[in-house]
Amino acid sequence: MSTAIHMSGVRVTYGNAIALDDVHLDLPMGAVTALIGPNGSGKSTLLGAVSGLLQPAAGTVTVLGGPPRRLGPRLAYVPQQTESNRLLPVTVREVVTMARYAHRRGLRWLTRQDREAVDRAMTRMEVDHLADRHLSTLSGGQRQRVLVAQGLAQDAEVLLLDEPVTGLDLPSQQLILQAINVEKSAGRTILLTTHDLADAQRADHVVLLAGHVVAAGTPAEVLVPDVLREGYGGRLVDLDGGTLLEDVHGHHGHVHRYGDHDHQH
Ligand SMILES: Nc1ncnc2c1ncn2[C@@H]1O[C@H](COP(=O)(O)OP(=O)(O)OP(=O)(O)O)[C@@H](O)[C@H]1O
Repeated sequence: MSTAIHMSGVRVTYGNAIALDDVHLDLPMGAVTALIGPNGSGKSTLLGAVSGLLQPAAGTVTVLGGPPRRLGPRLAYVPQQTESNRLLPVTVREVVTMARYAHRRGLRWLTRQDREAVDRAMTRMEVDHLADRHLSTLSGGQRQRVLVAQGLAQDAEVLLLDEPVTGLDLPSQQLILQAINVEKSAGRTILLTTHDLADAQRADHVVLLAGHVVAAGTPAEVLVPDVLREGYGGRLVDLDGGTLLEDVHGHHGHVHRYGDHDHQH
């Protein structure tokens, strides 16, 4: 499988603090990679480095063979919800439409194709009826669907999603997981962060971070007690009782993957 995202010797710092160090990764093209790890382990920081928003203090990052900054419309980044994007004084349609300006390259007016991409993304995330509402008036789950719609509207080859399903109700989670399936089927590369090991289990590839890469591989290689214990330290309990991994593997031992047609059943 060819590599979509390559990192070698990557260190990212905030002032004197090292958030990520010595990261070597090759993430597969056309696949879903889940980034897991405890709070503060560097998941969002890694997405920042891949998106080009954060400049590594050392090492190199290449996305689709080039530096992330030059990618523009080939890379979409859906950040974690924050106070600042909650308070943006813009409507839902405006937020999703912003995605298309990445395609405009200086042209002022949106084309019919742009407007269609915006409409399509809003329909997929079921936020059409909210089009004229201000972002600040939405619930957290509605806002999250809008941010994902903005990412989808870019029609990018690489989609970065920071905790896309955290705090969402089940139908909203399913909507987003389904969209991830569709993007994967279309050959897109998806890199997402999650705290839910069941979501990680559905991915093709899992990376466990703890300020550095603890493990990277298939879910079967990474989502095992010894490796998880190493990543989460002594704070992870109950593994020996098996309840955590029972949840991950499902009660019948059947593993669902992103892209499985029956994954919702
Ligand atoms: N803007 C910032 N300035 C200073 N330190 C930061 C900044 N952003 C993150 N950090 C620090 O970098 C480290 C990694 O943070 P990061 O947000 O990447 O972790 P995370 O794995 O995404 O965490 P979470 O699961 O809580 O979202 C943490 O120690 C954090 O405190």
